[in-house]
Amino acid sequence: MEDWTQAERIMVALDYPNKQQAERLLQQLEGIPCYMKVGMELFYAEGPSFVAELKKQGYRVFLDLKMHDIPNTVKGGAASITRMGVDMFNVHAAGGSAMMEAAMEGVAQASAGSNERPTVIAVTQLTSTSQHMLNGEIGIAGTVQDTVVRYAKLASQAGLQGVVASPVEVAAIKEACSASFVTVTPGIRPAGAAIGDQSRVMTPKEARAAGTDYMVIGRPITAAEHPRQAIEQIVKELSE
Ligand SMILES: O=c1ccn([C@@H]2O[C@H](COP(=O)(O)O)[C@@H](O)[C@H]2O)c(=O)[nH]1
Repeated sequence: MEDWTQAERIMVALDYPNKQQAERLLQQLEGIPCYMKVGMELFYAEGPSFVAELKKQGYRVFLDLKMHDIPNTVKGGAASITRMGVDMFNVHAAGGSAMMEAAMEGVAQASAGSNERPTVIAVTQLTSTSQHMLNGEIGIAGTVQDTVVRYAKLASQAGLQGVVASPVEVAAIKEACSASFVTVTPGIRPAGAAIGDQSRVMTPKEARAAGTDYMVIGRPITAAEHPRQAIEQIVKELSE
């Protein structure tokens, strides 16, 4: 495999209980220019030092902790995350405008005097949420797409640079916010892959055609017998 350009839009979800398992995957994916996503499982086990290790190895890092708390607490959390030197992190749009604005204040405070600032994005509706769950169980009326677009607009107005959503909603988000508003999309499943707990899914090719900026891919790579071959296959399809 020679041309890894398309790997730059892939964020590999390092959902592991410890750094030894994550490091094993990093060895297998050596030289591939993908983003690495660190979520709750790995971060709560290994903390900032593992993030520092990824940065030292030259990876772009998305810290996926989905903050959702009162504005003052999120401001402090955002400042601490900014000091870690990650490239991207997220908060829940459901926390509202004041909370998202507080996150941006935390970033500004912690990065004062520096040119480097993380991209801050908001989670809209989790990609595991179906239309039935949203209306019947959670009790929010309307379509999933309506609520996703509403949250995206709120995030954009609060000064955030993008959102996490399903690739299914990307076109509507770009239309409502702007073409440059960043879309980070989990719910990516290559043809024939197990869907698992995801609800709103697309294949990598479909997601690219829909205009997604970054595809978050976990188990289709990490649970594959040969992770390097799995990502290689995805990149090949995206390069066609
Ligand atoms: O709405 C969301 C927000 C975050 N995620 C995260 O993305 C990955 C997806 O992993 P897969 O194994 O490819 O399903 C995982 O880390 C989630 O925490 C999401 O799926 N949906």
